[in-house]
Amino acid sequence: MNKGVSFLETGIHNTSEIGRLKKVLLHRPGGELENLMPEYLERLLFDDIPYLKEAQREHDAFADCLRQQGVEVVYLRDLVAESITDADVRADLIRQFLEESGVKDDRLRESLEDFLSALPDKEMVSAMMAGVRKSQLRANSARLGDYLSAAGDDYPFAVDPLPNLYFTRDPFATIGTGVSIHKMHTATRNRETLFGKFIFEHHPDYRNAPRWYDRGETSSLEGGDILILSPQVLAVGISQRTEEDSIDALAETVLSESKTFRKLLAFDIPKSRSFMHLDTVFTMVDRDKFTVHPNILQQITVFVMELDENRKMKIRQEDGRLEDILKEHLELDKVTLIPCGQGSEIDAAREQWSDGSNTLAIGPGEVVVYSRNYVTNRALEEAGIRLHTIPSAELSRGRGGPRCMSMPLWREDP
Ligand SMILES: NC(=O)NCCC[C@H](N)C(=O)O
Repeated sequence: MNKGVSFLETGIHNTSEIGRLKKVLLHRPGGELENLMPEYLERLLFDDIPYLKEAQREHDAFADCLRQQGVEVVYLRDLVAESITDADVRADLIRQFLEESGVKDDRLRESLEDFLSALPDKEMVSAMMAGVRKSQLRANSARLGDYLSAAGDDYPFAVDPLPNLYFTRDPFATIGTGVSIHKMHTATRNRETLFGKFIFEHHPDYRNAPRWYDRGETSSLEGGDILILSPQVLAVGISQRTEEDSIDALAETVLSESKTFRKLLAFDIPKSRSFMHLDTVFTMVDRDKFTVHPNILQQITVFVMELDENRKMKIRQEDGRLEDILKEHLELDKVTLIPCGQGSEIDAAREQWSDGSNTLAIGPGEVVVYSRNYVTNRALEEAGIRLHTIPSAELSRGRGGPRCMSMPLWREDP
């Protein structure tokens, strides 16, 4: 494949987990983290409230670390703002955002429209991401304030925050030269994918990207479950967040329409919060090395999906050890699994909870990891992996690591 041409055509080139990373999408956490309240944490998929200033400092360290390694960093807010190519697109974004935010009352909707419309593009996108407190609208209009007080509803938000946005891995995923835009497992994260829809419909650099999956589908698919093992082989987790039907649909399109992918390995993993996505228990760190949470090794079942000569999907279950299955399908001589927690049951559980198995490869054998997972990090180093360590006290409270916090837009071929 001609890399230069494909990049110019769709803005996306991502054919592996480990090819040299050239361009990546991040979201710097913002006001949405200051709209977390203890009573709504569970619904908003958080276990604690990060200290925003420190979380931003850590996130800036992550972005700087990537830049120092030659990676171009772009931010979600900027891409969404750059997708607002005219007044109609802007009006459409506001309308769909409020509709999907469940704003039904006409007066409230009009007031929110006025509030958002008065802001410049980037500030408007930030306000959508942060959520809107009713107190902000009251400050804008005394009459609306009277109306909100009379309505007798003491829920403090006119629009809920989107605190999980800094996990850019999940709402959409680049695969080859195309993108899958997701239907998320929870309502809390589903509005995030609206930003993806606008980027891939309107952004001058990305609007030509082929679409492998769409947010209008009926079953859920999340990016943390999608791993690109090689230009030919995709792995997708059947998890708490991703349903089998979505994998069937994704396999149909990617295997029949993409230029390189020939096989999809579906990894059935336990359905639980701590193992919410495949990449919370398993990531690729080199051509032939993976880090894995040891507790799930006995509980993974792998299914191989391929199109036969009549373009009909064939699915078969694989038996045997994970390393042997990977060795066969990636056509390698040997595969090494590096256990999270270096063999200790306690260290493995603690570090996996803070995303010890969630590494972001920036090149073969070179990964970004959280500093707090020092036992797993030692195991990676002993296996010959080069580490770039980033601070992690606050970011890890959202239950995602360096891979969850990044969406590659362009990688060199592995
Ligand atoms: N790929 C990932 O595992 N992303 C982490 C997402 C964490 C977020 N709080 C969530 O529950 O969706």
